[in-house]
Amino acid sequence: MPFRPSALVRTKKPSSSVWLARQARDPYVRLRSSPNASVAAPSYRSRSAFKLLEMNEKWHFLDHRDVQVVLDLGSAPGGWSQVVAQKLGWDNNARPPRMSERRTPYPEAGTNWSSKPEDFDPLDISDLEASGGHSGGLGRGTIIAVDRLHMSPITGVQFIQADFLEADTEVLLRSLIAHQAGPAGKADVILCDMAGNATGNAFHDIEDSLAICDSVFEFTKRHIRSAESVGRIMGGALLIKHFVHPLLYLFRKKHLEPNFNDVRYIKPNASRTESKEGYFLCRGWKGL
Ligand SMILES: C[S@@+](CC[C@H](N)C(=O)[O-])C[C@H]1O[C@@H](n2cnc3c(N)ncnc32)[C@H](O)[C@@H]1O
Repeated sequence: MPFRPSALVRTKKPSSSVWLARQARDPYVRLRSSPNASVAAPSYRSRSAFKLLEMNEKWHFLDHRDVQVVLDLGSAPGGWSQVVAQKLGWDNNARPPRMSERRTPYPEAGTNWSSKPEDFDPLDISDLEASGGHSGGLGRGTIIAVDRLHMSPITGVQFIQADFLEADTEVLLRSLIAHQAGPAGKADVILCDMAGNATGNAFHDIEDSLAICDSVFEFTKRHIRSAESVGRIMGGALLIKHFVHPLLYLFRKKHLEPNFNDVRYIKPNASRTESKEGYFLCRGWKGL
């Protein structure tokens, strides 16, 4: 059969027209892609960034000066990491450090440390300090982001491309947190926006959400600062996305409420009404 280029030209399906129309109406999508984005109204890589901004505006879990170590689990494409970097004083609209100032760059997005340990020593922080890293200069604190997908670099954010559910990833995270926050190092805030690929099969999506929540909670037990050690009743915070379902409500009752001083369910305005997602904001880790 002769080659017909026209056969490659797809017509727009009705579903994509619906999607395009929804995007055009969506105020958060318009804000995100505004060509007038400036220092005052920066553009974000994801619509999700507005959810985090909105939740933090009300509950201020990122705003305290004692917040020094923040983990962003399921970070790509990077909207939440951008927000955290701004909150910790990393100005991503400012000129990024020149390569000559960054004797070794921040861990680059796309690097899988567990498979290429010779490329970067996560325990060597001399270059972060040299480039105005966590010890002052451009911003404060340590921000560590993890995703199994690639994420382009953000000033002030160390990115690990890895599957959070793999045991090796926790080993790597532990060494990064411990070294940069001191030997007894723990995270001040753990953010989790991870989601499996939605299948449309509610049973499967709930299972996925439960697996992620269980795993993040186990991790949190080992790596979060307690309210007592922070010296603030709401110190040590976990924000975790979940699929709204009675089983996740049981998860909250069983694991979150007994272990945090304050637990609340949030559905941000920026989260689409038809989406089944919600967030648990848990503040004040009691320490086990
Ligand atoms: C909703 S997106 C996060 C958006 C992000 N908060 C932002 O503002 O740009 C969910 C992310 O979770 C990641 N993810 C899901 N399961 C993961 C896993 N087991 N390990 C690492 N990342 C995972 C996905 O690759 C995806 O990038």
